[in-house]
Amino acid sequence: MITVNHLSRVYGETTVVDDVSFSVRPGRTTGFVGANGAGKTTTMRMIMGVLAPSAGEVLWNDAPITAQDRRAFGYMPEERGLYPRSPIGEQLRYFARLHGMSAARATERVDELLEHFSLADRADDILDALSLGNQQRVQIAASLVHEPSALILDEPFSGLDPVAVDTMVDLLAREAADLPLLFSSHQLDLVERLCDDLIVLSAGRVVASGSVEELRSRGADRYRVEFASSDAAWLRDVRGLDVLDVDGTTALVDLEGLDATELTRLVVERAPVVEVARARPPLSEIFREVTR
Ligand SMILES: Nc1ncnc2c1ncn2[C@@H]1O[C@H](COP(=O)(O)OP(=O)(O)OP(=O)(O)O)[C@@H](O)[C@H]1O
Repeated sequence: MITVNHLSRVYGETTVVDDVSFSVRPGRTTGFVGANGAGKTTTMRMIMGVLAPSAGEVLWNDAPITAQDRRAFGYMPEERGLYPRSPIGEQLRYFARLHGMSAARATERVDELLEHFSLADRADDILDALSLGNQQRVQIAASLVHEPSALILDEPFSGLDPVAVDTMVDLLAREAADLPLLFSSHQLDLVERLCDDLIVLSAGRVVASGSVEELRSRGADRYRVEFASSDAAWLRDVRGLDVLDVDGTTALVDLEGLDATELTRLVVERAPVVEVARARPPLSEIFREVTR
């Protein structure tokens, strides 16, 4: 488990990471979201030891993290790290060897990864000859080549089309299912789909964190009511409800006094009902609320 404890980073007069604490647990895909400049990259760099914190510490399995611990991590930095004009198979073998793998094991591991990433026939191509999506796959492969103990990926999905994203997600699920995995992203729909846990950063501070489910259920007590045929607008006159939206036979309501059982009884008595269902707000809405 990676634990970040009261981490801060100051540049001159500006605190760009401000007393940030969170954990990334094994087997939990943890999304790190926040607007441009929120401090995600700076935090990830401090986790990786590329940048020294102004205050706070990083722990690995509850002990202060060492250089050796960090070497075992897989890291995909924002600036990426591969050589554009060198063949990808050779580069990946080189990284594996740098991590202390034997030549035979490095070859075996690289062949295996290229196969999984559908790049086996491109091993001798230079990075620049590949499409952006394939280059990104090679970057991820590089972070996985030494069978890492944890993964820190800075915007691994940026610039990818939805199909490429899906492939990448499958690959990570296969290769990194048991690892602590922290990845930053601006794509909230993707984060919602992919993550178990979430950390929301705003202006250098953690403004929300927890499991995606917890964060979504933290929203207001909201329900969707759908009638078989009658117009749902009459709900506006019911006390104890705040009607947020009406679309023909469907209404979205916040409970303000009534409980869910009372709501159900009340609507069923009045008109044929198709459904009364809890409506969890999408992550994008929660994000807007906590970062505003
Ligand atoms: N070397 C530096 N000197 C001064 N300020 C810096 C330095 N590096 C980063 N910053 C500032 O720190 C803040 C946080 O930047 P950071 O790159 O960590 O944000 P981010 O959340 O990763 O943003 P993005 O999503 O745009 O990558 C920004 O305001 C940035 O300008």
